[in-house]
Amino acid sequence: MGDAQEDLEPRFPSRKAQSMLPAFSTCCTELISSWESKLAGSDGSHEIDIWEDFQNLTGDVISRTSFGSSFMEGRRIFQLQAEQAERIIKAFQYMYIPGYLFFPTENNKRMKQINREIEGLLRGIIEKRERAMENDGLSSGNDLLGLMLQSNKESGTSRMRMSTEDVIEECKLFYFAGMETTSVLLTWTLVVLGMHPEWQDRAREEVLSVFGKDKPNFDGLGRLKTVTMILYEVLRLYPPAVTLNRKTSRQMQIGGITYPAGVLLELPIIMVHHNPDVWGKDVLEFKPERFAEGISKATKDQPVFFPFGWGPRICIGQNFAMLEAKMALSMILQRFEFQLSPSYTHAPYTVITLHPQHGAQIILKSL
Ligand code: HEM
Repeated sequence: MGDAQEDLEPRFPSRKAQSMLPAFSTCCTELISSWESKLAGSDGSHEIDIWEDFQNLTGDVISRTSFGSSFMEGRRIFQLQAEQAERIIKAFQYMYIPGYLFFPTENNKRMKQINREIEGLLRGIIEKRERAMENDGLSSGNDLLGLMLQSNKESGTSRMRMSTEDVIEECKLFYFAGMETTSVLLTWTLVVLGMHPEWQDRAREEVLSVFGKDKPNFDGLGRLKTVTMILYEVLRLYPPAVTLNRKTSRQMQIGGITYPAGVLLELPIIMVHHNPDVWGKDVLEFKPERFAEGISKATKDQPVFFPFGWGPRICIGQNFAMLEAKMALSMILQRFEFQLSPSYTHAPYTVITLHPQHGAQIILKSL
């Protein structure tokens, strides 16, 4: 994984994320059309659970951007991984029983079966692409799989070269790392903009002044200041990844305390983001204006805002995620206004990432 990280890191700057823009826009257009058809058959407003819709959206984006033309197989893989995540959480409840994962329970058997199916599908996609690159001289393509295989080809026989198993593991990681997190960000953003219509209006005004009703483009997305402030404030209040976990590899001193090797450490991002000593008494309030002059002004140059992690293992998909979120939010604001449904209950809770426990129901209206 370390090598893969070194390999991939330079491949996700914003110019690479830019090449993913057509995939973002195709997937967002599908979502918008499905909302428009729901509204067409209604009396002008319609309740939807954005939690499910955004998971489908970000799953589609990851499928298209990971596997390009093999997008439908990719979609099946990500559906299986979603099922797997739920089953892992179920299994966690019994982890106190030693060796539980080896018991032939229905859940454990299905988890093994899912793993085999995912690996088989991924192996098929990878081999098909490698064959196309070798035999037909086709380019690796501009999707994430293509970037990895191209990078592998360029590393020749060096130790940086990833095995098929490594590539499979990377592809699986994209789902967990890239799909859940971005759908969480979009979900809390709409929830919060439903709670604060004044910020929803300000964001819409900005989007309409930059794009009108046209399809958002890369340059314009980079100029959205209010939208960026809103996304940062949502990432502060509702960081999709609530903690970072580390294990000491050797005896070391941290904050004046000496830890032996093998100690598990947890850095609670969410608690640092909610610390009144850092952010002020209004720490729990949604105030995007904190970020009006950027992150370093908002944090007074302290390392207190790190929704994408920090240091050598910082998220490699942060430009990708921010661009995807800006594209989706802009296209939604161009066409709809929304408010929270009376059936919505505010209950953020952690299932690996920060979910809305009872869904995120909003009432949608066409503009
Ligand atoms: C709002 C969206 C996202 C958030 C909040 C987020 C957050 C994070 C965080 C906190 C880490 C660091 C984990 C650690 O240090 O232990 C991380 C790592 C990672 N992220 Fe993201 N992420 C997001 C989107 C994405 C996307 C879209 C992708 C892929 C396209 C992605 C790929 C990765 C990968 C591969 C790693 C692992 C890097 C490594 O282990 O070295 N992430 N992410």
